[in-house]
Amino acid sequence: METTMSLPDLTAKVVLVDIEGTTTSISFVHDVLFPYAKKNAAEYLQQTWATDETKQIVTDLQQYLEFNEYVESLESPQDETQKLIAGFVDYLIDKDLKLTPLKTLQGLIWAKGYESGELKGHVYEDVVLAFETWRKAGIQIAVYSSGSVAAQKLIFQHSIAGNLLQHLSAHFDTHVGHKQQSESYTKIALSLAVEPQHVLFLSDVPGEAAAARDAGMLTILLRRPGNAPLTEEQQSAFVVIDDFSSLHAIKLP
Ligand SMILES: CSCCC(=O)C(=O)COP(=O)(O)O
Ligand SMILES: [Mg+2]
Repeated sequence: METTMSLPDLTAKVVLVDIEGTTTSISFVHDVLFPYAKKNAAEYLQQTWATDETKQIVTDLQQYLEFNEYVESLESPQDETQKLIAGFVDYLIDKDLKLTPLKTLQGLIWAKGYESGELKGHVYEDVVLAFETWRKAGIQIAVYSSGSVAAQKLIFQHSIAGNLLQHLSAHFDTHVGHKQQSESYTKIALSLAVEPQHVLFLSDVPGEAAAARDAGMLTILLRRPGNAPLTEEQQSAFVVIDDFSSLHAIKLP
């Protein structure tokens, strides 16, 4: 579907940003954050095994069909639950399955890395100026990511460009729903108390943009280095930009 929206005519009350592949490089998530979580998961589980938070994550993880698939895939049964869950976490990270309890656990593990200074959140240079420009224009900025709300706040609080949290007014993760379901975007617009047509959603994933569009939101795809290539059809169905610099002219409706 040919998109008629021209960038200079863009108006929005809220810009809703995805993280991986949009504000932040895919390589930072896959080559830094995920390996960090894998390396530290077993120790984190061992240290916090008796806490209610970890007990809830362990209970929730075992509800998924993927848990049964993982157990059945093991050559020799693992009878120690703690080691079984640690192995399942590795399995899920390797497959990049964005299960909500996994994302909660990853956020808790990353918190220690950010607090120690070992982790610094990647954001593209153009993101900071765009955030400042939109905020000066009275436009709110919200985040919708598969990463937990806690992980979202950490990546922006401890970013390589300093603390960017002051620009962000709301955070949504998969507790609101799956990112490729239009109902999730309807719920986000309701939560923001903004009409969907006054929300501009920026993402790297066409399926997410399609779901947001079905919910009535404006959508633009980001083509960042390392992002999955877009098909001709996807490029004709959505406005595609390489960075946020072409979005400085956004105005309130
Ligand atoms: C919040 S930083 C970690 C992001 C993450 O875990 C992830 O799976 C990224 O998914 P997104 O929906 O932001 O593309
Ligand atoms: Mg993404």
